[in-house]
Amino acid sequence: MTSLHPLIDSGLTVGSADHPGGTLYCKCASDPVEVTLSSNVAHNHACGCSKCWKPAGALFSVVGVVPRDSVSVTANESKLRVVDPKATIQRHACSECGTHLYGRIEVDHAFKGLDFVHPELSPEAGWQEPQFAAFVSSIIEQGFDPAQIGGVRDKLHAVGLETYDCLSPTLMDVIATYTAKKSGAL
Ligand SMILES: N[C@@H](CCC(=O)N[C@@H](CS)C(=O)NCC(=O)O)C(=O)O
Ligand SMILES: [Zn+2]
Ligand SMILES: [Zn+2]
Repeated sequence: MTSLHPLIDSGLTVGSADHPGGTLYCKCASDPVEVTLSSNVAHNHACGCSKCWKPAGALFSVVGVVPRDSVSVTANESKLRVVDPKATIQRHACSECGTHLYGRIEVDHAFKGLDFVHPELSPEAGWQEPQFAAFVSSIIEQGFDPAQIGGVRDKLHAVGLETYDCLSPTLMDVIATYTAKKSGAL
């Protein structure tokens, strides 16, 4: 079958709970953009949406969050551009190789203060392994054969990832709680 993602295809490698973070690099052979993270990722997951960066040939992105204060651009920041300034998540990508280095929310949102990053861009091992698969049906929007989606869900389940077509129940609860507090319902 087509690659879901290199970190998923042959089973997950469990990370270490006390992983201290590390450095992400874009794919440029020279002068790569470098982003240093001072913590592990949380809520790491596979995302099938059309907006999250995927490595070449993969159907899914693998993306997690870190506190925004843990993120610093440590080299070649001038190469970064925001992919879609209108999106909730401002994805900062390398203008030469297209790799997304970090996504940041600047508007009022339940996840404001957390940056979205792809731990595979770091050579260090030990990052939290993916916890679930989100926006699975979204791969169909990008041209994946709907008749084959059952096989994709089977493969995700086989490596231990629950599949959703939005975010996980935990993260949807966080969003709903934030919305209810804002409206006064809670
Ligand atoms: N089906 C849509 C889903 C897009 C979507 O809602 N993505 C989620 C998961 S990353 C999101 O939170 N997007 C906010 C954003 O992209 O700014 C697509 O594939 O484009
Ligand atoms: Zn680059
Ligand atoms: Zn996504």
